[in-house]
Amino acid sequence: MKNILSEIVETKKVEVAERKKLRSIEDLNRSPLYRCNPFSLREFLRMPDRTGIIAEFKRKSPSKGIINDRYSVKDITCAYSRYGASGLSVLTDGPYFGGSVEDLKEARAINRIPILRKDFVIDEYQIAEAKAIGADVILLIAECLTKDEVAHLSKYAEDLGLEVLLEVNSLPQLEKVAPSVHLVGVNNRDLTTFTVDINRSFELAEQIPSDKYKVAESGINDVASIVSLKKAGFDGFLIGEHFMKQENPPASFETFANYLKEQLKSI
Ligand SMILES: O=C(O)c1ccccc1NCC(=O)[C@H](O)[C@H](O)COP(=O)(O)O
Repeated sequence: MKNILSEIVETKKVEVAERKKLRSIEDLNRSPLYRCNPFSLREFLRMPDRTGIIAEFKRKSPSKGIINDRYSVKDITCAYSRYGASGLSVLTDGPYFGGSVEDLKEARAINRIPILRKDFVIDEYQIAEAKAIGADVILLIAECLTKDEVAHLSKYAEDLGLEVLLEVNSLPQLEKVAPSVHLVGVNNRDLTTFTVDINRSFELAEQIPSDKYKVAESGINDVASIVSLKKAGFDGFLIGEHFMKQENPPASFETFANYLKEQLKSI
C-alpha cells in the first residue's frame, strides 16, 4: 500500500484515537439514531423506479482539489433522492475530502433512502459512529485492510444491522470478500496515478461472487456506460464528481436520471 491511501490511513488512525477520547462507544450506543432500522441499499438498488445510482456528495478530493463548495448537503442530496438515486454516499472524511459527520447527519435528517458512510474505516469505533449518525451502509477498502480485518469489521457492522460495501481494485483483493460483505465495489480509479479506467469494472465483474451485489465506482460520467455496466451484471453505480462539478448539480442529476430510466426500460 504505497499511495495516497497509506497517507490517509495514517491520518485516520490519529483522528479515530482523538474521536474516541471525545465520545465513548457506549455513548454512541445511546444515540436516538442508533435504534433506527437501517434502509437496505440492496433493496433500493433493485427497485424498478430507481436508477441504481449511488450519488455522492463530494466537495473536494485528493485527485481534483475543490470540486464544489457552493452547494449545501440539503440541496444536492434532496435532488438526488427525489430524481431516483438508489442511495446516497456522503463523505465524512475532513482533511482529504472536506466532509464531516455533520454532513451525513444533515443528509439523514431529510432523506429516506440508504446512506453510505464514505470514509476510510479501520476501527470498530467508526462503524458504531456510522450507526449513531444515521448511516445504513459502511465502506471497507480491501487495499488498506487484511482479510481478517475485513471479516471482523464486516461482521461487526452486520451485527449492527448495517450493510457492507467492500471496495476492491484487483483480482487478488477479491479473496478478502467475507460472508458479512453484502456488496462488492470495483474502484475504477488507480489511487497511485489517479487515472480512471472503467474497464477495470468489466474485467472483474465475472469474478465477483454471485451472491454479492456488484457496484461500479468512480469515473462514471455517461448513461451509455451505466447501460453497459448493467448488462455486465452491475447493480449499482457510485458517481461523485460528474454531478458535483456541474454548474447546477440538482438539474444535471435530474436530466441524467430521466434519460437513464428511459434507457433502462429497454434492457
Ligand atoms: O477521488 C479521489 O481522488 C480519491 C482519492 C483517494 C482515495 C479515494 C478517492 N475517491 C473516493 C471514491 O471512491 C470516489 O469518491 C467515488 O468512487 C466516486 O468517484 P467519482 O465519480 O470519480 O467522483
